[in-house]
Amino acid sequence: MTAKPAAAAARATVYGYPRQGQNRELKKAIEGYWKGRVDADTLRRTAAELRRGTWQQLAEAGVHEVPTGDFSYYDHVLDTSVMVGAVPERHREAVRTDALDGYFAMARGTQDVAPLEMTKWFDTNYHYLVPELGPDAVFTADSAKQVAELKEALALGHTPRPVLVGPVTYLLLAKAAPGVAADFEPLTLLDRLLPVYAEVLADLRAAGAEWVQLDEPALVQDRTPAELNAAARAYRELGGLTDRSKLLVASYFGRLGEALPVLAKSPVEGLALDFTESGAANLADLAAAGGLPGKRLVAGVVNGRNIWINDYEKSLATLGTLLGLADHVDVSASSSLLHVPLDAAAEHDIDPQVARWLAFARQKTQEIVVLARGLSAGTEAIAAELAANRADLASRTDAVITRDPAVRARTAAITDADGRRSQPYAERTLAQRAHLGLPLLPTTTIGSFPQTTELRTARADLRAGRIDEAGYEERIKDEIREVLSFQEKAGIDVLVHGEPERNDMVQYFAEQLTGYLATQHGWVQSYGTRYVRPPVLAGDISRPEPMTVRWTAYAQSLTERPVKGMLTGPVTMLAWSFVRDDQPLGETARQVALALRDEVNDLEANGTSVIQVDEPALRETLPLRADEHAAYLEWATESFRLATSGVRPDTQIHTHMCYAEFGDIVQAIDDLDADVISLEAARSHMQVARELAAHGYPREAGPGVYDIHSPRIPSTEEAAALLRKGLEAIPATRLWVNPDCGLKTRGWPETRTSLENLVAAAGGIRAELPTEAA
Ligand SMILES: CN1c2c(nc(N)[nH]c2=O)NC[C@@H]1CNc1ccc(C(=O)N[C@@H](CCC(=O)N[C@@H](CCC(=O)N[C@@H](CCC(=O)O)C(=O)O)C(=O)O)C(=O)O)cc1
Ligand SMILES: N[C@@H](CCS)C(=O)O
Ligand SMILES: [Zn+2]
Repeated sequence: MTAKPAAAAARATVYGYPRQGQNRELKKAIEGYWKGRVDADTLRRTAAELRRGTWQQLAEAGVHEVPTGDFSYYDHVLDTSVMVGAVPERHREAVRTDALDGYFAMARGTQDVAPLEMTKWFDTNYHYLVPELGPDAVFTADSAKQVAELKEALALGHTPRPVLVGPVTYLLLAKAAPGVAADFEPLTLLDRLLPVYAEVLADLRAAGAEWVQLDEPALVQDRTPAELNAAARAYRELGGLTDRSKLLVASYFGRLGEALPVLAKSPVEGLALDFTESGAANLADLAAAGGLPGKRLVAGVVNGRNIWINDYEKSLATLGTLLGLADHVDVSASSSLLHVPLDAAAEHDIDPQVARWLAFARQKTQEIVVLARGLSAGTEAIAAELAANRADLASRTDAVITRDPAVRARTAAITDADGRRSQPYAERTLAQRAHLGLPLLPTTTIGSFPQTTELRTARADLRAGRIDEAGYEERIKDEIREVLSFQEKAGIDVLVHGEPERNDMVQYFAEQLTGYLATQHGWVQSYGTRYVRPPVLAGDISRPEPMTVRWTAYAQSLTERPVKGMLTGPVTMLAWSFVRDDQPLGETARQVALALRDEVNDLEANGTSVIQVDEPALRETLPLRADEHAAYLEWATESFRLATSGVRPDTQIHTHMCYAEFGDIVQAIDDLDADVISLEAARSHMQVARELAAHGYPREAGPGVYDIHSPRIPSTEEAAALLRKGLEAIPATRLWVNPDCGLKTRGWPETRTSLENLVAAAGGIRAELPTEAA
């Protein structure tokens, strides 16, 4: 394989970079500001210093054009709302009084004013703040942040490329503002929004931007002809402006499909496309569309969302083909590097054999630079890097960790029967009723109780050697006793141990499974100042010993009431980790499912009659394109059943989901064959209960009656009103009473009162029910 030198040198670039700093300095500064410990000037200086460090790192690595404007104090979609003046009425006063505090009020709410809604950024684990728009929306341009960051980078001697959320994606991500008819389509505001983008583009040009990037990831989803027309109109209009920089329209997270010819024909100067596995079809589609004559193509060949080293030969082959399809080809990651941790070199505890397969943002940047050099100067110019890359890749294929014969033999022997309970739901529900003896409208919680500072300190003390394992265990047991005692006093029917021993629900299990690696510093922004350290599914997965049994059994030993075992399901274990890219996802899911199956069976053997297997990520992992849904849902539901079908008919399997709308996957939820499901529902006033009913969902369900994302305490009447709504959709014999999700982010005072009110509401409604309902 050789790549011919490109006509003009290919350049290396990135669309965005992790914002937090090596030691999460940004989190600390912002949270310090919220607590009044850091003043606004210090926060601004910290942020500027982080940006300076990022650009310097990129430039030193050999990146030609650095992104600006991708930095954010909270979220880049919120920044876009500020840029176009889409500040909800309820936040305007706060923004007028103090722009920074008003910005944070939109993000987090205040005592009196609700924040913007937050939801998943496409199929990533990053969350953005949903723009609220209505038919009366008036947009006004505020380019201050974008211009300031551009000037900052110019003053430091860089070649900056401002990055903006594109107008079509911005409107497609928006929702009807409160009080506006839910079927209002924000995209109808496009003609009003484009002049504001035109103003921002003029300001950026005046400030010295040669190129501006407009991100349109929404165009890699299935789009209607009207939406595609809107995209065509948007880029005809923006492209037709004279007072602007050159425009690079960036797509990522998949193939552009029908949107590719639309953008290719538009009068913009450049397109950025995903050429990793998720966007592989872009290559043939681009050729079919006649390429991009006269345009710049930025080729996303380095995966921006996983942490594996690139396959240089494969990327160079793609890049070589692309040379014939565009006027100029540059090299980049397939998406912003926001979704990967900063620096693999900071990980000192990872087996060196595995470490050589890892590339975080810093290493990916180096890969992009090497590939650009290879494309420009020919493969001889990167011969040493190619040889090292080949050796690293080969060491992975042959490694013991990636091929555990026992695990492989076990997955190969899976039969259909392993994924089926021994009795159908209708029969086993009777056995469970007899076995558990629960009242109508049984009350429960979702698993976690407040993760107090004391608990986090205990974990930090253990890590630092200030306490030993035994001392840590004692602290966890103290907490379990407190959680159990509270639940008994409050009158909850199915208890939990409270998950005090878990730092993060996925990381906790990953740390105990062979084949999974945890990182020390691999933080990735989840939302605002909240970060996760996604573990790495590096090899074949097995469970050396039980993971939760001792805590659940300890909790059960303290009470006569059933204590619910608590596990994270296979789909979520994959969704919130970095997955293997050397085998199908379904295969990895089956391995994780078998490890969980052993845990489920061990819990049952140790006296646990109710076991919850959480799958909050089931909906978010749904592929962005509808034609890929069926294949995903098949392995996803199969792996859940594999994990949960090894138990007796009278053992009750629960599942739990949150953070998404589930109306379009009710069939898949049914296919899980769980006995009980708890779902987030309080904010949407039980919408999901109606959706389950509309589908004829036959099982028990607990639509949440307590919104745990807010410190607000629901009154007994409020919880009762939600329950009554629930009862309109789900009969009393199948309705459970629970919060929306776990309580780990809540404080104890509000948790106590809220749960007492929830139990009182259930009791009140139970008393109102006709006796035959029982
Ligand atoms: C439900 N959600 C989850 C998602 N993904 C997951 N993997 N897990 C989830 O629960 N995706 C969707 C949502 C996202 N929601 C959240 C909610 C809250 C957080 C959050 O609070 N993150 C914390 C970090 C949590 C954690 O791991 N804590 C550790 C402590 C780690 C730490 O900060 N150590 C410090 C030292 C601390 C000390 O000395 O006290 C250090 O190493 O420097 C623990 O509990 O032990 C955050 O701080 O951002 C994230 C996603
Ligand atoms: N059992 C977990 C589910 C979170 S989605 C908890 O309660 O925190
Ligand atoms: Zn949840």
